[in-house]
Amino acid sequence: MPDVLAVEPLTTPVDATVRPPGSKSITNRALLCAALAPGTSTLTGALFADDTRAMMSAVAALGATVEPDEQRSTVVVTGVDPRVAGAPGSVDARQSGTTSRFLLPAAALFAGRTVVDGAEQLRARPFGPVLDALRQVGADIEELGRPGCLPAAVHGPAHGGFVEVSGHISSQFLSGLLMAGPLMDRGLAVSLTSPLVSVPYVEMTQSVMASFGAVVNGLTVEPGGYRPADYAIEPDASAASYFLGAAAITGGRVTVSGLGAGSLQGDVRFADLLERMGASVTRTADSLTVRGGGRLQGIDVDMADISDTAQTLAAVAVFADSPTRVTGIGFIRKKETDRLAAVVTELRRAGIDAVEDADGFTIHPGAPRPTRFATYDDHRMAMSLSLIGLRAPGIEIADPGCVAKTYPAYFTDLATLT
Ligand SMILES: O=C(O)C1=C[C@@H](OP(=O)(O)O)[C@@H](O)[C@H](O)C1
Ligand SMILES: C=C(OP(=O)(O)O)C(=O)O
Repeated sequence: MPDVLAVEPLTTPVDATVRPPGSKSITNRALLCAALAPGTSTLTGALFADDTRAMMSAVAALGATVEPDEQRSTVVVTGVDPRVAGAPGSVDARQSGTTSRFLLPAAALFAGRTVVDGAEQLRARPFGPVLDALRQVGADIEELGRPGCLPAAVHGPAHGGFVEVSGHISSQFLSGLLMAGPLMDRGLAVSLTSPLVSVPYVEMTQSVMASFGAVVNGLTVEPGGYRPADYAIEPDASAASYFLGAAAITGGRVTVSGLGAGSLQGDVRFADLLERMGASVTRTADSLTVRGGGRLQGIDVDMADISDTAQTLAAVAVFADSPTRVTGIGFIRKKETDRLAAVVTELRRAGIDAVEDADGFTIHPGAPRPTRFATYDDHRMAMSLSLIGLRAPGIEIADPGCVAKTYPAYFTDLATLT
C-alpha cells in the first residue's frame, strides 16, 4: 500500500453490485463462542482482517484450535473447556476493541493469570467498566498500566452471579460479559448502570450466543456452556455503508448482496438515513439497494445505535443541499481516534463548514477543494473520506493501509466501482 493514495473521481454514476467481506463483529463473536464450545465449529463468510486475526490468535491462546482458510473465507475452530485448560498467559488484542473487551471476561473463566494487552491505540481506550465488572463476579484484576486501561492481568475463575456495568461508554463491555456467562458456575445476571449505546450490537451478541446453544434471556445468561455449530457470517454492514454512500452521492446504484432484511447488524440502518436524505432504497431477503439521483437533503439524526457509520454520513452530507446534524455519539471520541474531532478537522481542511458539538457534529454542504486527508490510524476515516474523492477532484488519502484493521481490500474494491 502506498503512503498516499489518490482517489479518482467517477466520470459516470456508480452502477454496481458488491459483497463486502464478512462482518467483523459477527466473526469475532462466532470465533469466541466456537472457541468455548466443546467440539468443532465451521464458520463460513468470515472476515480476514487485523481485528479478526487478533481474535483468532487470542482464542488460540485460550487453547482452541483455529484452522483459517482465507481463500474460502472459512475458519474451523475446535473449542476448549476453560474448566480443565490452563490460563492462556498472555493475549495481544492489537488495535481491536472487540477482541480485547471480549477476551477479558473469557480469560476470567480460566484458573490462573492472563495478561491482556494491545497496541498503543488500544491502550488509550477505556476498559475500567469491564475490569470492575470482572472483580464483581470473582476475578482478581491487576491494572498494569494506567488505571482503567490495558495492559491488565485477569486471574480467574470468575463464578458469575449478579453484576453491574455501565452502558454509555461502550456496549462491548456488556457483550463480553454476556458471552462469558454460559461458562460461569452461577451464570450471569447483568444490570446496566447507565444508558446503553450501540444497542444493536448487544442484540447481535444474544443472537450469536443462541446460535451456539447458549441460553440467554435479555441480560440474564444461564450456566450450561456452548454447543459447536456451523455458522454463516453476513457481509459487513459498516463496510457496506461506503458503497451505499457512493451510490447516494454519485446519483447511481449500488446493491449489496448478502445483507437482507433479517440482518443481525444495526448498521444496515444506514440505508434508512440515505432514504431520509432522498435516495431510494430497496430491501429484499438477501440484498440492499440504494439509488441516488434526485436531490439529497440534510437530516438531523441521533446515531448512538449505528455510530460506526457516522463518518460515512459526514462524507455524504457534504453533497446534500442543506446541513446535516448528528447527535448522540459523544462516545466515539474514545474509538480508534477522537472521531468527532477528526472528521470535523479533515472536512474543514477541505474547506467544508463543519462544526464539532459535544455529542456529534454539524456538516454544511460545500465544494471540497483538493486535499490530502489525514486518517489518524483510523480505518473509518480513510474509508469514509475516500467517498469525497469520488465526486471532487484532487482528493488524496494519507496512510491508506490503515484500512487493514477491518477491510484490507477496501481500496481495491472501491476501484471496481464504475
Ligand atoms: O460489539 C461490537 O462488535 C462493536 C460495537 C461498537 O462499539 P461500542 O459498543 O464501543 O460503541 C462498534 O463501534 C464496534 O465497531 C463493534
Ligand atoms: C470502533 C471500531 O472497532 P473496535 O471498537 O472493535 O476496535 C470500528 O470498527 O469502527
